[in-house]
Amino acid sequence: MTSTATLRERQCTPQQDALSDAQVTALLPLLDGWQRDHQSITRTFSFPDYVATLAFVNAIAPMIHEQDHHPELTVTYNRCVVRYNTHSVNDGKGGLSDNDFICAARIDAIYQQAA
Ligand SMILES: C[C@H](O)[C@H](O)[C@H]1CNC2=NC(N)=NC(=O)C2=N1
Repeated sequence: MTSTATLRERQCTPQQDALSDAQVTALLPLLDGWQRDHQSITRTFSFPDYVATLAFVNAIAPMIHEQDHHPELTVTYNRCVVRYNTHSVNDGKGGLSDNDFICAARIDAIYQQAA
């Protein structure tokens, strides 16, 4: 069984196989504030204002680039909704993979460091 600390130290790798529902259910409690939404996981991060919201986006960008795993980001005045899924699994139809949980845990760590 993996831990939050292990998850955020792992590196994304090419994925073909989606996680099972049981695997997703087991991994989700290791993350802070993330929810499953069909074939994605999402978390809403809140900030005092727009500059702080954009600073968060800039803080997570190098990790996203380094891991080559890119979330959908919805940026509003004082919120950023981060949505992760993996395009390559389920024969290209998309779904959840280890990469989504690795990056979600890494984003949680960056957010905590900045707080
Ligand atoms: C070739 C490259 O690794 C892939 O296209 C990456 C890029 N970023 C990605 N981001 C996300 N969210 N899912 C992917 O499957 C994905 N694949």
